[in-house]
Amino acid sequence: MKDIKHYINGQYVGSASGKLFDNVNPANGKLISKVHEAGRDEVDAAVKAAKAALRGPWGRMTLEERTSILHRVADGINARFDEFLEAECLDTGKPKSMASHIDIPRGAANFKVFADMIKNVPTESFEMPTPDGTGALNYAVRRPKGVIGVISPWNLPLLLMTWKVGPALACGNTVVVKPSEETPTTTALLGEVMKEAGVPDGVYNVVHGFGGDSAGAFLTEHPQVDGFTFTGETGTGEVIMKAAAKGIRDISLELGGKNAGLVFADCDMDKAIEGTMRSAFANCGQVCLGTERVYVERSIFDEFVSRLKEAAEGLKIGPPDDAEANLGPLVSLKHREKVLSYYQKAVDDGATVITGGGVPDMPAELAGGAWVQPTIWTGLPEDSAVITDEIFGPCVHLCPFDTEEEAIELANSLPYGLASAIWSENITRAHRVAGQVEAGIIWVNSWFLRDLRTPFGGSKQSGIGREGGVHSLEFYTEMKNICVKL
Ligand SMILES: NC(=O)c1ccc[n+]([C@@H]2O[C@H](COP(=O)([O-])OP(=O)(O)OC[C@H]3O[C@@H](n4cnc5c(N)ncnc54)[C@H](O)[C@@H]3O)[C@@H](O)[C@H]2O)c1
Ligand SMILES: O=C/C=C/C=C(\O)C(=O)O
Repeated sequence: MKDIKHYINGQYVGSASGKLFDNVNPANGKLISKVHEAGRDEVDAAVKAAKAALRGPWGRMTLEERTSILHRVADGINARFDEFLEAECLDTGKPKSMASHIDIPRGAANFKVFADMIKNVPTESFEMPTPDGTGALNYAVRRPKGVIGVISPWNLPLLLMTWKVGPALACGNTVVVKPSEETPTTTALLGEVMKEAGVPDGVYNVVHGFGGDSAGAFLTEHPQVDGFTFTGETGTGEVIMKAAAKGIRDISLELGGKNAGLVFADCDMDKAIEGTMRSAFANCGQVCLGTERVYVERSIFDEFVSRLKEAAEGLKIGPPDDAEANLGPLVSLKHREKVLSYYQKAVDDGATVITGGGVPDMPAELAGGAWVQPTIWTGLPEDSAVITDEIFGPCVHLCPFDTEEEAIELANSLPYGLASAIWSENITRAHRVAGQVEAGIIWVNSWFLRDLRTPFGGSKQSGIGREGGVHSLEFYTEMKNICVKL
């Protein structure tokens, strides 16, 4: 079992302190690998390497050269698809059926899409009159921001890390990545692919460790980092925002949510059930865009509850290698404790447990895994913590509503504003409701359909900024206007 080291200036290096932490397989609780924990020295070395690389070959490359290399990175991920798939599923426990269709393909796509976008998105120019009559020409150019600190979560490790690294590199920046301590492997493996693709040393750097008083905090405190892009919990986002304020560094924050699903009586019930199943249980409910609270028009409420119960009880719980499995474990026993505490809170607050609510019986070889039952509740008051807090597990509360106004008010009742899913075949109504739901990302009669050109991000306490399409270019570049007197 190979230790996982930092990737700094094109080399895998261990921590000077020799400190290591465990990387555990959440499907069975067994040790996968030991991981080096970065101290301030390793973070400083990574930032210095990234800063130096801006002035090296990377900073002198033409756009064509840089984007060709990023296409080679994408091709490199695809060439080693099975290695990335194995690593991601070992770290997360997620079914290979999901990671092979979502996580790994998006890891490659996130490089290709932004390599192409940076070549094709224009900037603006303006001719202006001047008193002497000769006029002037204004034109804008994009320049890299510099060294970008990338801090990523454990739920979609490769996808969410490359969602930031892809556009950051496409725009000519260099990066220092601090992946989640729960899921270090694919971020580490990407260093080999970067090297093979010809990414110059120091452009892509990885330091491993935890958050507060560890690698994450050392990175956000480092004065030579020019901007931060963070995906994670809202509380962590607040801490990172404070750290970035010292030295006035820009931030992009993609944070937590407690997204509402709205199911109207005029929906296509088959679509609504299929979509709600995915938005509640995909990735074991560990998707920030998922719906942990679903409001259903009263006239179809009982039918919806009964059909969702039947579908949830049809989920196949199992480890990544089980081709039939469509529900894996949670990412860790620690996270399972959090989810099970909400399962208990639901009972304490008077919920009706429609299905689940506990831990499934698993074969002996999996008994050490972070398994939980997919769970559906009804009957909770809207002020229950089960309704107001992000749980980030395979659970959903169903509540009836009577009017469109009531549904919108319920959806907007929390300080979060990340995503929502609206189910109605009346497209006029769907447009009307979508325009009033306070969320950054809204799906109508669908869920998690992703066009990478679109603005992606949360409002209210679910984030700051938008990434995706030109919005990523806005964040990862400094726009410069040049005015030439003619
Ligand atoms: N909005 C989105 O697009 C999006 C996407 C995925 C996940 N999320 C959110 O992420 C959360 C789950 O991921 P998580 O548990 O890894 O989140 P988390 O906030 O606990 O950790 C995220 C990352 O931040 C690091 N970190 C923690 N404290 C830090 C600190 N003080 N300074 C610097 N870095 C620190 C962690 O080590 C990890 O790498 C959920 O709330 C989910 O909603 C949001
Ligand atoms: O868990 C959150 C998922 C985020 C997904 C994306 O950022 C994406 O699809 O680009």
